[in-house]
Amino acid sequence: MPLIALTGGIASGKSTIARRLAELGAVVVDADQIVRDVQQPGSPVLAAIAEEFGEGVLQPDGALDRAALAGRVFGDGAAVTRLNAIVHPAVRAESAHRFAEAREADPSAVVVYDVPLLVEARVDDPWELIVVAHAPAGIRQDRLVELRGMSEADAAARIASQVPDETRLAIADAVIDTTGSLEDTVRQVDELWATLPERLAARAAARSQD
Ligand SMILES: CC(C)(COP(=O)(O)OP(=O)(O)OC[C@H]1O[C@@H](n2cnc3c(N)ncnc32)[C@H](O)[C@@H]1O)[C@@H](O)C(=O)NCCC(=O)NCCS
Ligand SMILES: Nc1ncnc2c1ncn2[C@@H]1O[C@H](COP(=O)(O)OP(=O)(O)OP(=O)(O)O)[C@@H](O)[C@H]1O
Repeated sequence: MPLIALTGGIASGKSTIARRLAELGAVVVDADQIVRDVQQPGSPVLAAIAEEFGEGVLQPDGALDRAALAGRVFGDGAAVTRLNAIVHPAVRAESAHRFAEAREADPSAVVVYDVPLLVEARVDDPWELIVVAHAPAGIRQDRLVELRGMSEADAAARIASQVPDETRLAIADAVIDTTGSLEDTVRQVDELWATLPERLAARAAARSQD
C-alpha cells in the first residue's frame, strides 16, 4: 500500500488536489479532520486544551471555540508549540489507525495523507512519496483574505506559524504549482497520478541507496 504525504502551507490548494486524487481512486486521510475528531467534547485532548488555555477557548456548550483558540495561539510561537504538543500525539495515533483501516480494506490502495504540518511534525515518517502543493506565501495570504474572509493580520500570523515555502519545497518528491487556474492544478494532479508507479519506484530506489 503506497502511503503518500500531501503537504503545503495554508490555502496552498491541498483540498483541491486531495479531492481530485480521491476521484482518481486514492483513499484520502485528512489531518485537519482528524484534529477536529480528536477535539470533540469529552475528549482528553479538549480537556488538556482547556486546562492549558483556559475556559475562554470553550463555547457555552463545552465544544471548542476554534476562533478563540486561533486568536489565542497564532502570533505567539510558544503557544502554538504548546497546542501542537497536546494535539499532535493524538493525531499521529488516529492517522496510523486510519492508514491501517485503509490497508485492511484494500491492501493495494494508494493512501494519501493530506497534512498541512508535515515538515513541522512528521517529516521523518516513512512516506513513500512527498507531494507539495505550492503557491507563494503572498498569494496564499491574498486567498485567505479574499476567499476566506480572514483579516490581513490573522492571515499573516497563521502563515508565520508554518515553515517557510523553501523548507517545504526542499523535501518535495513532486511539486504541484497551484498559482494557475483550478483546471491547471487538476491537470498536474492527473499527470502525477498517471506517472505514480514510476515515481514510487524511483523514490524507493533512491531510498535504498541512502
Ligand atoms: C487552532 C485551531 C482551533 C483553529 O481552527 P480553524 O478552524 O480556524 O482552522 P483549521 O483547524 O480548519 O485549520 C486550517 C489551517 O490552519 C493551519 N493550522 C492549523 N493549526 C496550525 C498550527 N498548530 N500551526 C500552524 N498552522 C496551523 C493549517 O494550514 C490548517 O490547514 C485548529 O487549527 C487547531 O486546533 N490546530 C492545532 C492542531 C494542528 O496542528 N492542526 C494542523 C494539522 S495537524
Ligand atoms: N490553481 C489553484 N489550485 C488550487 N486552489 C486554487 C487555485 N486557484 C485558486 N485556488 C483557491 O485557493 C484556495 C485554496 O484553499 P484549499 O482549502 O484548497 O487549500 P488548503 O491547502 O487545503 O488549505 P488548508 O491548509 O486551510 O486546509 C481555494 O479557495 C481554491 O479555490
